[in-house]
Amino acid sequence: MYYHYPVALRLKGKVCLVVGGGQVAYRKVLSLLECGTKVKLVSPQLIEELRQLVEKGKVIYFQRKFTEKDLDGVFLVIGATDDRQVNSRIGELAQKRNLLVNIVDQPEDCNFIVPAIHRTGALTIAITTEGKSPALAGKIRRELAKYYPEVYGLALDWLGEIRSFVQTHLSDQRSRRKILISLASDLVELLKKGQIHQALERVQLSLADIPESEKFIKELMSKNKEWLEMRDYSEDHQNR
Ligand SMILES: C[C@@]1(CC(=O)O)C2=NC(=C\c3[nH]c(c(CCC(=O)O)c3CC(=O)O)Cc3[nH]c(c(CC(=O)O)c3CCC(=O)O)/C=C3\N/C(=C\2)[C@@H](CCC(=O)O)[C@]3(C)CC(=O)O)/[C@H]1CCC(=O)O
Ligand SMILES: NC(=O)c1ccc[n+]([C@@H]2O[C@H](COP(=O)([O-])OP(=O)(O)OC[C@H]3O[C@@H](n4cnc5c(N)ncnc54)[C@H](O)[C@@H]3O)[C@@H](O)[C@H]2O)c1
Repeated sequence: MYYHYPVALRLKGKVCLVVGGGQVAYRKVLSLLECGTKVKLVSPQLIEELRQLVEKGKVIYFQRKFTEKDLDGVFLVIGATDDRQVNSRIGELAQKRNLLVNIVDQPEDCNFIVPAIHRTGALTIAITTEGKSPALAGKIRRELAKYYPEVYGLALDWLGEIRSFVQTHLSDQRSRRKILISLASDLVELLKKGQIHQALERVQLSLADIPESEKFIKELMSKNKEWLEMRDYSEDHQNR
């Protein structure tokens, strides 16, 4: 068996076509908008949720059936109609043009499948079962959501900033690596326990040898004012 090749696509500004106007198309449109795409939607009918997105100008809508010309200038295609033949035709035409194409529930017509996704802040965990059991992919997603709560998003915001800072101010690659690897683990553990002040002290300590770190910590504090002002956050969190 050959595996699917997992990637994380950068879709910002790309034109993506969604064909179909039901619940499934709506779910796909929302996930594409989250990635900053320009969504082109083709369907004779739309559910209310999609109609609202059109009214708000979030998607470009063509009220008609799919035609081959809809594929012009498109980077990625999702076929989500309730007509298997139409879906297969979209898959075939898109693959002829070497476009990325997913046809909902029809893996034979796709060149990529959509994994189950748990996302919090910058953390994205994608689960695929190679199409063997989407239901199990969904169950694993729900389980992982418990192990990777919101605080991972906050930890990643900090880690991202710390990483840019040390990349700019610390020329020795080995020291950078040491700091970043130990902080990745320690910060998450402290933040999970709600110990935000201790987490900040931990950052301070690990960057203490870098002269510019004082200013950096101040900036980090002002960006996280709301969290830091939640005096009871730690106790609240521990009592849960
Ligand atoms: C992950 C998720 C993402 C999403 O859709 O956004 C997704 N399916 C989800 C749910 C789900 N889909 C189905 C059920 C009913 C139970 C069951 O059949 O197991 C459930 C469970 C439910 O509804 O809770 C029915 C189904 N799905 C496919 C077929 C056709 C076939 O297998 O041949 C049939 C049978 C249709 C029929 O019987 O007629 C095919 C595909 N579905 C995939 C993705 C791709 C493989 C992903 C992987 O690697 O596993 C793939 C290959 C192509 C694609 O669609 O990309 C989303 C989880 C959302 C979440 O909970 O996070
Ligand atoms: N509803 C679900 O939760 C769910 C879950 C998994 C899979 N599915 C499957 O996904 C597909 C879509 O589901 P849905 O609930 O969104 O369906 P739906 O019936 O609500 O919507 C289908 C949409 O496709 C449009 N359409 C039909 N022919 C078209 C064409 N030639 N060109 C463009 N648009 C066309 C219709 O106007 C309609 O808006 C179905 O095959 C369904 O079996 C649905």
